[in-house]
Amino acid sequence: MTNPIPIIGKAKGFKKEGYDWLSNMYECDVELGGVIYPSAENAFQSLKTDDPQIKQQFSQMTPYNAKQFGGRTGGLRLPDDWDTTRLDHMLTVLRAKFAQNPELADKLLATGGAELVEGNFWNDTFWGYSIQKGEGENWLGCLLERVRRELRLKALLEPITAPKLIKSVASNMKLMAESAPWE
Ligand SMILES: Nc1nc(O)c(N)c(N[C@@H]2O[C@H](COP(=O)(O)O)[C@@H](O)[C@H]2O)n1
Repeated sequence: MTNPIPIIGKAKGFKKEGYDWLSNMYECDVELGGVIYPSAENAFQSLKTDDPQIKQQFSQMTPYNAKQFGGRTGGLRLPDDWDTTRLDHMLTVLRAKFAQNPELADKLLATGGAELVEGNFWNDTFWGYSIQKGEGENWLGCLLERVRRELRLKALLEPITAPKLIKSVASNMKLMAESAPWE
């Protein structure tokens, strides 16, 4: 019997498996505290500072440059409580990304109950799953799944319209076909 729960990203990473939009490096506007960032990565890295000028700088960089500038070698002093607050910050950023980009929210919902794993080749065992090491806490994947649950709940509580109903039945049928245990 095949695994009834599909896994996205664990084998080759989000990008190579056709889910680049799940990566924080994916380019889409994310507004946070009145500043528009070109990706979730820029928004996340900007939370490492309270300085409005540096936040502006973060909004003008590429996602990879933002990651570097906010990283240990970028020269930015991390907030003292960063290690205990970074998961909450990431959740804030992911909520903003999917709330502000409805087409991405639809795609996230269409992943149904799939496990989302940020498989990576850069040995990140905190945010993702290191493919080389064969281990990882995968916090990014866990938070993406959490945002998906929140979106699903929100959709359940909204008044239903015929096009929405058709879309949700179609995406459930797609998921069932992908995970068919009788194959
Ligand atoms: N797509 C991608 N490419 C890389 O080279 C990466 N290192 C990451 N990881 C992302 O980095 C963010 C967290 O970085 P810090 O904890 O601030 O160092 C997070 O968005 C990871 O997904 N991604």
